[in-house]
Amino acid sequence: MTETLTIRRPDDWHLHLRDGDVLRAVLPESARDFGRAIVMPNLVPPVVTGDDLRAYRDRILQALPEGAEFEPLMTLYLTEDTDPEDVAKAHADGLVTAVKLYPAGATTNSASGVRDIDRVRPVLEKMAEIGLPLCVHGEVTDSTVDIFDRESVFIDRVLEPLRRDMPGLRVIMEHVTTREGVEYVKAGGDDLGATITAHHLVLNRNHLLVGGIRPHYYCLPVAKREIHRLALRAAATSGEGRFFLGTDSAPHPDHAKEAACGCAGCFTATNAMALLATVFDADGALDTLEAFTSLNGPAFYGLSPNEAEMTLEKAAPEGMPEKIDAGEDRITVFDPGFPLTWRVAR
Ligand SMILES: NC(=O)N[C@@H](CC(=O)O)C(=O)O
Ligand SMILES: [Zn+2]
Ligand SMILES: [Zn+2]
Repeated sequence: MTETLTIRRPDDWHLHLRDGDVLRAVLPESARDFGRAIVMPNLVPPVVTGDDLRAYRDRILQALPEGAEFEPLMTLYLTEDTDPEDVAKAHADGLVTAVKLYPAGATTNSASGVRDIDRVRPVLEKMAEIGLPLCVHGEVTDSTVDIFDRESVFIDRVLEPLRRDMPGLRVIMEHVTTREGVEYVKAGGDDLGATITAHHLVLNRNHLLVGGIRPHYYCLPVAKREIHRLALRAAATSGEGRFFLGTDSAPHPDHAKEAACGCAGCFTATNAMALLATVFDADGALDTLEAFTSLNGPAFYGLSPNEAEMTLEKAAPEGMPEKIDAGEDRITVFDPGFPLTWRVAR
């Protein structure tokens, strides 16, 4: 008999859905397995006002396949011009679930992000007051800091001072990639959480660079040394409430990835749950998969877990596409480089 595992329907606490043809192509991939997702606002131009947010949410809802059980949880892109009152109004209207901090220049479409954290202080104070969490892309952009150190330097230079100054602010360290990040989150209070991607549980920097450069393994924050990957695996499989799944599934067309200057992002929406079940099983941790994918995230955000359930079965996935079509473009589905041993029962 096939071994199975039934868990509450998972959520994705960090997702890029983009817009237009790409939105229509990738949304069904997430809506199939996830009940809710925190939708990142780094469109071109970014989602900066309550009006932008409402319009983007409407476009997502329109692109949803018939009968899909999926709720987009929207985020505002924090800029130095963000108006605290506009944020408070979007919150009062039930439109916004979190605000996203991109240090200017840190990652894809982050040019409008924050250069001087002091300039967004009034917004952060308002968020602390109304209980609206801050999602953080935690990397410094200082060109003198090595790219592999940018997360740990961010913790010391930006995150720790920020949290000390804003005691009531709930913060999520998005896509944590280092042992230092994991330790920082563990040592924090209940107002600190972290998302972990599926791909950072299986990639270290050798996978990215040895034997030829693998553009589909390039994402930000970049995959680090093996000790960091192991720290992430231990955190994800620990069941600890501070760590939860944010796939950071980030579609880019193949021509933009397989290029002399390739874009950062791994597209994992299609197989994230099969990959996670495979990984948790390999670590003898299937009993904590539900906490990581379906319970810890809602608890941190003050929401209930999904009522619906998902059943996984220990068998090779069938019909998993290598690529999906988006208009004229093709998007490569993340290939971990080893066979998946679990799949979502359909
Ligand atoms: N993770 C990535 O490598 N890319 C993301 C941006 C981000 O989450 O930093 C994207 O929007 O493409
Ligand atoms: Zn990011
Ligand atoms: Zn992201």
